[in-house]
Amino acid sequence: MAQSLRFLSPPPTVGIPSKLSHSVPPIPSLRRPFPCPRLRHAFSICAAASPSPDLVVPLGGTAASSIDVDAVTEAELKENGFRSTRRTKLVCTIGPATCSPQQIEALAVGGMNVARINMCHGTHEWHREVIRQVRRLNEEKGFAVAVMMDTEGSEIHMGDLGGAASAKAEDGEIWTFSVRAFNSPLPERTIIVNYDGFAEDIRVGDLLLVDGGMVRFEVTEKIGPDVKCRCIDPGLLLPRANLTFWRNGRLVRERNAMLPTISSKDWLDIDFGISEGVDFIAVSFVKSAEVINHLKSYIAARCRDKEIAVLAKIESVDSLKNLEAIILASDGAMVARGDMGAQIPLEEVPSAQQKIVRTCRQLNKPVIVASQLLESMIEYPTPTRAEVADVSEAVRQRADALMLSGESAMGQYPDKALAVLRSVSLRIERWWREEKRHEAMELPVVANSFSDKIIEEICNSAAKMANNLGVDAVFVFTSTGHMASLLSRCRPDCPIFAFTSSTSVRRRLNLQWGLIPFRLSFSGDMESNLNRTFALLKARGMIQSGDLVIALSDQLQSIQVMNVP
Ligand SMILES: Nc1ncnc2c1ncn2[C@@H]1O[C@H](COP(=O)(O)OP(=O)(O)OP(=O)(O)O)[C@@H](O)[C@H]1O
Ligand SMILES: CC(=O)C(=O)O
Ligand SMILES: [K+]
Ligand SMILES: [Mg+2]
Repeated sequence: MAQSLRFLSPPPTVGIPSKLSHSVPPIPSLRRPFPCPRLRHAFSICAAASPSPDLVVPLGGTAASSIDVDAVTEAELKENGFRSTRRTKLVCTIGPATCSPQQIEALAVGGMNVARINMCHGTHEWHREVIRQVRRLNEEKGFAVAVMMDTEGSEIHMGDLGGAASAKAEDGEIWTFSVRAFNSPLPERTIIVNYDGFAEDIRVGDLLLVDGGMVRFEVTEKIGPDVKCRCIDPGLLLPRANLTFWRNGRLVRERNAMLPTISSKDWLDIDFGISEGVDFIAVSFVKSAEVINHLKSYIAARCRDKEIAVLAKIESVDSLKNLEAIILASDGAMVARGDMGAQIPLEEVPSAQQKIVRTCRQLNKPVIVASQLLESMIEYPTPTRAEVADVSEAVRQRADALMLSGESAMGQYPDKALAVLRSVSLRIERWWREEKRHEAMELPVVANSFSDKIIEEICNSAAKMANNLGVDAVFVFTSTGHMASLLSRCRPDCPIFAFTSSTSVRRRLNLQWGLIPFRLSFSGDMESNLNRTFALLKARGMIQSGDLVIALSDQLQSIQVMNVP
């Protein structure tokens, strides 16, 4: 049977799609067994993977092309068979190192599912150009990369270093932190602080931590708007780095704790994001569920035709206190470990991560693990062993997505860093399959109505059946994407093909674990939907006769098990 042949055919030699492996840096434990000939072969397939005309869906195309799937996924499916497609999604922050069309395309080919822009940096013109490049690539080359806008928030941070990319603070040096408006160039060893109350709130003897302790200063003197500090832990200062101050071993939260989560500048950025049609808005330093509800109703009133998902960044003490309520109100969350590590003791960050990932999964919200996953790759082409272990742990927790920050925004090896995330994800996921590690997590009911409860039960049962029967894929026909996300929550052993008629739902589903979103128009007649889908996918070499599939529909509330004819 074709189906059993697929099971028996050897898995890809290592857990990375070989067509992309030419750019994978050498992680010893993952190094493929026969580098040279395979790599050359791999490279030629990569050329096909960078979208060739047959992968690009022509407008008003033929029947065989009237289904849209991301070109990179399609190439992976064809090459490896769909059981080994990557389940963990990848988010890349776009910055000076990755903002050209070629660089963005390289990330898309490398498996970027979501492009993040951080409103802490850059102008609207810069961000607009990035968003449009991503959209253009999607249209012209068949990618489905979503765009996430990350707000600045009103925490205390440094200014932009007068244009310098970074500055080195050495042990014992005296630096001035000031709320004054300087004309550039800035005086030597001077840092502008964005929060007007800074010089009044801070005291002599306080510790001033840059980026949660990457660099530390002790306050030695206050002179009006200027605060003189001695560097006690040297390091690199980056533009707009976060600042916190500590007194007697505790984080000091003075009047800045009263600053709004969404500042007036953030609202302007949000309006910009809405007008540019971003797919996600990630809200920094969320303190409570109210702010999420507020933003969601603002978005709903402004864009009735399209939806923008709101993600809560969990990075403050308050967000950890109100975790469940915040996650319930949001469409997803981010474990923003960078600032979180500046607000709670570092040794508490891993357990907070685990708790957030679990809570999101239980409440059926996608979750991203972010910050410093591969920090050393900002400068070096290979990760540390500890970084690989950290990435593996996030994958093992079955987080929906992993994120690159500085590694892709301003690092020297953005493509290599992305390749490491990809290869480590694939390796762990293959290990699950080999060891038959089904994930059995207690999943509470999230439905609010009886009809939602039926959908939820169908998804739970389908995922269990998929594991027990060893099916090749679950197909879900969903208009809103909700049924697809409920299936993803179960983390079944096989990929989930999610068919939706909306391009924006399809892009948003791209953040969720194990989902391969397709755009396809379909009817209420499952029989004809399935026949058409099978024909379309077979014509593109993405499935074969005999493949065992479970098919679900949210319209019909149905579940079917069948072999592809
Ligand atoms: N659009 C941009 N323009 C210039 N530099 C950028 C841009 N985006 C990111 N960077 C650089 O990359 C570094 C890391 O980026 P990132 O935006 O992910 O910071 P972060 O501290 O993780 O996020 P956040 O500010 O939300 O806490 C920044 O410190 C900055 O130097
Ligand atoms: C991503 C982010 O905002 C942080 O880690 O702080
Ligand atoms: K931000
Ligand atoms: Mg942050």
